[in-house]
Amino acid sequence: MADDGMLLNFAIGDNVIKPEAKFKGGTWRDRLTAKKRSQHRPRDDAPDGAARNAASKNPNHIQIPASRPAKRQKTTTSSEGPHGGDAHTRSRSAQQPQQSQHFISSLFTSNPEPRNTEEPPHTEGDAEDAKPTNAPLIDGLDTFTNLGLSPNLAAHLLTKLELKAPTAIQKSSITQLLQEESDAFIQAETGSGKTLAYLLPLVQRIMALSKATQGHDQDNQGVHRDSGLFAIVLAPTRELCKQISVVLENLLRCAHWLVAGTVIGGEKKKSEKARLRKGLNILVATPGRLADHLDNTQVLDVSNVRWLVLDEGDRLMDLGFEEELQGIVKKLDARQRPSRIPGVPTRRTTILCSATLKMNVQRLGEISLKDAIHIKADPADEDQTTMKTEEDAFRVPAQLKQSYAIVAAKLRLVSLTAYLKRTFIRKGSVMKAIVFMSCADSVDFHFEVFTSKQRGEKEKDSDEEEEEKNEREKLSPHGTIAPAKAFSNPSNPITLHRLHGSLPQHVRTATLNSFARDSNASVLICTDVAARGLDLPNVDLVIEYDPAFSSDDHLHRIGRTARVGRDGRALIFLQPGCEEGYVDILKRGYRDGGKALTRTDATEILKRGFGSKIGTDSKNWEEKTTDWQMDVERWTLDNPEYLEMARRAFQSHIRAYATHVAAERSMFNIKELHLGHLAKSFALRDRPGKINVPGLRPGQEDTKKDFKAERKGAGNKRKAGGAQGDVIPSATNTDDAARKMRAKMKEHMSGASEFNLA
Ligand SMILES: Nc1ncnc2c1ncn2[C@@H]1O[C@H](COP(=O)(O)OP(=O)(O)OP(=O)(O)O)[C@@H](O)[C@H]1O
Repeated sequence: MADDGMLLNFAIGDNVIKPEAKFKGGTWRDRLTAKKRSQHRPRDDAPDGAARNAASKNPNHIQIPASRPAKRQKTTTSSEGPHGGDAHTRSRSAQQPQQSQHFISSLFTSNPEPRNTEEPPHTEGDAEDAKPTNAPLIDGLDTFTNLGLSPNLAAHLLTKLELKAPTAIQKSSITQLLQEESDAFIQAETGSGKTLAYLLPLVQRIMALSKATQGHDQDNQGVHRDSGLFAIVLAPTRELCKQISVVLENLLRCAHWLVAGTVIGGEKKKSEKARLRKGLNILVATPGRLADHLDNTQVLDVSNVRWLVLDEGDRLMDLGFEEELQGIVKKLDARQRPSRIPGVPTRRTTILCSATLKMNVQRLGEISLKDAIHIKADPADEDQTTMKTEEDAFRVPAQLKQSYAIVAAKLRLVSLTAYLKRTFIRKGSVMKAIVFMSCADSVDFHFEVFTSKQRGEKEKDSDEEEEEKNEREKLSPHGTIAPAKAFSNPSNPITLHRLHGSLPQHVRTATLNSFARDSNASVLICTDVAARGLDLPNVDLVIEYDPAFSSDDHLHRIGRTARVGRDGRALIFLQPGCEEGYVDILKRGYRDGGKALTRTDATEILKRGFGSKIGTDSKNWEEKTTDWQMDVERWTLDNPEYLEMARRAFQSHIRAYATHVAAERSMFNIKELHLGHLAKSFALRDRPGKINVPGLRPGQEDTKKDFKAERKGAGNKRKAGGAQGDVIPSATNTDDAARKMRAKMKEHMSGASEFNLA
């Protein structure tokens, strides 16, 4: 590929005088823009003033004076080859690293090698097939009726919800909770059906309160919506509450005299109060909102509450709900009264539910449980009873095939693109994939990269552009859904969705619903807002483009696939160096030491993604990879809006990187990040020190507070968007900066703005 006029990174030598810059390659628009700029002519399409001003202040602004050659890019060699800095030479230099044409900014040079070369890379599919550990028990011996559920409820499960047999955790918990009144801690892998594991016994017990449960005569029911609130289910996020509420509604279709409802915020308190006044038997709530109603809503009578469920216990604690939960438990204790309804137990049963057994879950247990029994999927599971450390306290579903790829910083964007291209090369092989990123800005930037006009796509006239814009708006009025042009192919068009906590609640709900219901191949690109508890059907693949902030989050992320016995794959991107230490953590999730964990060769990803012989294109995979990268870099440089998105994404990514939990920070050491190389994966050609975010995310009051607090905390008086020190932790005070940023990021990522907690 010949680079166009934007040769700022790959300039010709200082000693070569070029009277006039030649503009080759790229689209006609790229060439025209570069030519105009070289002649100091304003862009025709730039709105007067603003855009030009922005461009002139922009360190990426391309200035190619006709009389002066562009600035020479640093190279590792003194001799200049006949092809100068064109992409062809760059990829050739990658093929022949011992030869002279090494450009620092080339994709394929100066990349660090993986430290651990002993472990041979595998091709996918090499991983051993293991028996699913979270599947329904299909031995025929275990049915819902055998476990003690009423025939009415069991029949409803079979005929209406198509659930034939319980999973192991459901078997254990239903048996236990139907027979005994004691508190319980339910711990099981992701996707093992924990929601029904606590809802089924709870609903059965409440159904049994009714004198004429089997009578099907509504007038004759002993219990109805005004009989009192018997159970409260608490979950950390609105999304989770809604999901639990849907499962509950489905169950209650066989007990229509019982009524469930939610108080989760995101609507007027008046509407929630009205709902409470009408009468509910089971309430699903976020802790913040429930605490509020307990203090301020008189119609909320909790004197009959006999079941309290704390779902996603570790997350409830992570998000700092300890105080609220303590208050809720105290108030429920204080307000409990003997019930006039026969059969209502005298004491309250509290059930704590979690996929992990961390210290904070144990702390929550201390606050809320009395003499609790530990309910596990397999009571004889020695592994779980012998857990000694927090790190041992989680398990991955055994059938989940995980792999990791050691990808150099510069090659991250092209590798992700290549992996998605090759994943969706054939229709039907993968239907749904989730890509996790560290922050909202990165999600937004990558969404634009993957959905914008692609290389080789013909220029559109204004009518066509308008039509395409309308199509896109029709597909997604909120701009969170669009065709994924970067990795679709004519026989397999992919839809891309984006999701993060900075989007309004209704947009998040609409986007998630669309992804869940999409019957065609689709990809969700998101932050950890989608990591916990969300039950998205048929997710075949999870990609952790940015590793999670803690191994627990990692477990929940990959737990979005391989659910209830289904197959699933997960790939994590790690950078060469200290990040490779994370492989040991990945292995720890398996009972067998990690036979289902394999290494995917990073070069192979690129070869397979960019190497296919589509059309008449005869270039090799390195050239195609370089072309693709250069094209995205040009696209970013050409559009002030996208350039700012890229910079925000880069900066936020680095801030997020500093927030890995302390125990894992030695593997995610910000001092080891090569910021210049990393910038390339955000399609930026700036030096890292030049990358500043001019302003804040619009409408994010929390973020503004974060910035202010952070500046104050750091004793730094510069404005946000000022110098590098504001936004990128310096090498000297990394630990301190990491600590502060982690606290702030946690607040931002996990707190109100990310999860929109009530
Ligand atoms: N017995 C069963 N048979 C078949 N499918 C089931 C069964 N029980 C639950 N499911 C389905 O399994 C999926 C996962 O359930 P659920 O969300 O409760 O899992 P989980 O263990 O809470 O997962 P996570 O830890 O990720 O929150 C749901 O779609 C649910 O309908």
